[in-house]
Amino acid sequence: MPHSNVQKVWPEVVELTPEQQALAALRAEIDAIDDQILALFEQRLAVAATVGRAKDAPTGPHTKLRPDREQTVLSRMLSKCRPENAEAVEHLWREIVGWGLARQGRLQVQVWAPIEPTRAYDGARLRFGAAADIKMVRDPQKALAFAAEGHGVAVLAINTEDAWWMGLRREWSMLSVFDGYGGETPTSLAVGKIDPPALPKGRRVVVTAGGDAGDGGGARRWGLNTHHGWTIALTEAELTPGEAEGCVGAIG
Ligand SMILES: C=C(O[C@@H]1C=C(C(=O)O)C=C[C@H]1O)C(=O)O
Repeated sequence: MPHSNVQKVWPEVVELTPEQQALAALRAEIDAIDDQILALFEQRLAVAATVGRAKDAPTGPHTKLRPDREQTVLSRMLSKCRPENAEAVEHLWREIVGWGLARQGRLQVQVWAPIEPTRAYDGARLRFGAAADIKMVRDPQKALAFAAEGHGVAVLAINTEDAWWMGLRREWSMLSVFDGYGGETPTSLAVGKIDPPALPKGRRVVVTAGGDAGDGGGARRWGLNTHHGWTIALTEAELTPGEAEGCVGAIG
């Protein structure tokens, strides 16, 4: 009987070794899990898009980004996961939330960090995920103007000579600090047109005249930078962002 080429190359019965069978079964299990993750992820994206429509119109006063809600989503997942998975869960949920936000409009991020640009850029990428459109820029004032017009957010270095942060008390009072990057003592801050009640829970950011004297009452305080007698600091004092004098935001 004549044999076709196909039959010669692929014998009819392929004997799998027990190891190959076990591997194939595990991969089938992963495929089934992936199908479930995909269905749930797409369902979540659709809900996020609907949430976006329930917020301000695109021309509304604040960006769609809600740091307080993102903090709640993340800490809920971190409190439920196994400790050994915490790092993976945190990064994955930053991505998930980043794509949820992108369904309401892609987030534009302008990063200005002349001293440690890659550190600030990496901080922004980890925070906002692959969904964000992140650009390095040369002028912090232009990045602040961009954020103030509601086009996106700015990530600006504070370990520099440029005391852009003084403007948060004056011309940029519509902007709030909502995150910090670079470690326990941040070297760059994220700033945006964030609804003050939607700022994260945690340390407040204050810009005050007259050095780094502290708030009294024993609240812990970390000075970040000082310029011509003005200081930007983090404090554990219970100040209300947008209401307390000098409180220009909060970071988690
Ligand atoms: C879905 C929302 O919008 C954005 C996306 C979020 C998410 O995907 O979980 C959370 C907060 C917002 O930045 C929301 O505000 O609930």
